[in-house]
Amino acid sequence: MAAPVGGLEAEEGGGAGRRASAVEVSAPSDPAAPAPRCPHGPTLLFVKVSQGKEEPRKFYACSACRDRKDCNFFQWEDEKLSEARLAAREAYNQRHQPPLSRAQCIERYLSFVQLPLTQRKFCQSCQQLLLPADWREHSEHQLLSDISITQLRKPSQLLYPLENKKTHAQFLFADRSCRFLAGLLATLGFRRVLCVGTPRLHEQIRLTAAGDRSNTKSLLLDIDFRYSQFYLEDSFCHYNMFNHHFFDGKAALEVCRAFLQEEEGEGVIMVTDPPFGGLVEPLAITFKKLIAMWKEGQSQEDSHKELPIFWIFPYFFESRICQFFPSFHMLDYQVDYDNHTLYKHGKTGRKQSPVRIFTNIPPDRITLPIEEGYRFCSLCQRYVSLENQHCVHCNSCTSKDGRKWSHCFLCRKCVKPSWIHCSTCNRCALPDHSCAGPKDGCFICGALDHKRSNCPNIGIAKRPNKPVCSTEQVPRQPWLSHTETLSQNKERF
Ligand SMILES: C[S@@+](CC[C@H](N)C(=O)[O-])C[C@H]1O[C@@H](n2cnc3c(N)ncnc32)[C@H](O)[C@@H]1O
Ligand SMILES: [Zn+2]
Ligand SMILES: [Zn+2]
Ligand SMILES: [Zn+2]
Ligand SMILES: [Zn+2]
Ligand SMILES: [Zn+2]
Ligand SMILES: [Zn+2]
Repeated sequence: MAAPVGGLEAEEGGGAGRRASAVEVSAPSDPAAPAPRCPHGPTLLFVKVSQGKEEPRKFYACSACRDRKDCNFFQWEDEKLSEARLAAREAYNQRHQPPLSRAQCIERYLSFVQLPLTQRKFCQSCQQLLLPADWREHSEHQLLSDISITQLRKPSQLLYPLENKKTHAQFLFADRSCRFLAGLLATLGFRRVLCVGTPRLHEQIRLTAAGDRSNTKSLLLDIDFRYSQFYLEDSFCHYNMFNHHFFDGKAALEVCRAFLQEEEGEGVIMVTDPPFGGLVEPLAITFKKLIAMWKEGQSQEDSHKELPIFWIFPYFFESRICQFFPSFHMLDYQVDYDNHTLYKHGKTGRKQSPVRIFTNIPPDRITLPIEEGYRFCSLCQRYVSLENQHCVHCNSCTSKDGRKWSHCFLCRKCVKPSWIHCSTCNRCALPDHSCAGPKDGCFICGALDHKRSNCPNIGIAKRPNKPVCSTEQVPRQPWLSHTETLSQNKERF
């Protein structure tokens, strides 16, 4: 049966999405069957659901790359591959692994730091630290010379961000947000930080620890292999967060396990900032695996404890994230990025960053900076944005996007300032919304109050998969429709 929706995630908030179909992550028909692998580890099973259409065929596609150009893996769930094709795929996967092993990277790094300053070069064209033996090969390339130890400690400044929205979406924290996060982690007393897709935070924690000798440790897990040039084995693992895949196998997994289980799991937090187009469900499955790894190292009397987590993601994923992690709250803090033109500090109204921190740490333990426009609400017992006013009817500071929301007595809740109550739809919506019908409701019965996955008629609509049919169209890369949904959503807030 199809698992709860993935591709519909960005539809939170009762908006006026105009999608006709969405891609969901799906559970395999045979749970024992291992997923085929692409160069990025086990693939995920997807299903494209369309309004009014029968259950379509499921297919495997890359978990990490949302653009066919980056990884074009595709296989129908019920497709049988010949031995020859399987062998060719295996060879292809091998060929598409990083050119250097983790051990080779470390050896190169140790040689590099031994070089005198004048011999420390970085090739900007290849995004690679060069040893003297490499110079000739890169002589025509754009080179940076005299790479200092300070530069080596800030690889996110040396490397260009991989902004390719559909795969890496490498949006780096603005200095202000990065310092706030690192400061908050220190104030909360964490001594180890598992950074999942947060290279700049990793860097900041290590810089601060080197400065104040606090001994706070950080381990970065990221799919961006370029970072492996700058860190020893105990501080970086090449990792895919959509399928919990360690590219360097068991040895890397053990590094992560040891990090989580040190001091019987005390004093550690996981911080993650996944690419925004990413599906919540595979991420949640991965994070639960990391939580389980941490739990294995706990003593019996601590078994009720939760691994502290900061999950940084846009606010409109709140209900989706809380569905998987009911103990999470969304903080009002707006996370800003350096290289994201849209989301920068100082912007107002709809231009404010939609990115927030979701956490299982009680909000009353988290102080947000007053000088950046946050205040403490004594009724809610948490810090909120200045414009987020306490609604006496909802008994809560209700704004999600930092603007002042207004209470609708007909909907009995606070709504965005730009929304008005529509008597046709019997709910608040944007003034230019279409009252025409079930466009953004359930794909099966059309009702507006639930999505396809929660439809009482879901069993009736399901049919067994159809046999292979050569005329059946191969769906586009699964993530694409989701990304589109996300960008529609971006337009709306
Ligand atoms: C939105 S950026 C977050 C960066 C963070 N704001 C920082 O400045 O430290 C997403 C990060 O996740 C990484 N990433 C993207 N896809 C990934 C995947 N499948 N597995 C692991 N990391 C991934 C990117 O390389 C990037 O570092
Ligand atoms: Zn792949
Ligand atoms: Zn080069
Ligand atoms: Zn309040
Ligand atoms: Zn209200
Ligand atoms: Zn209303
Ligand atoms: Zn209407």
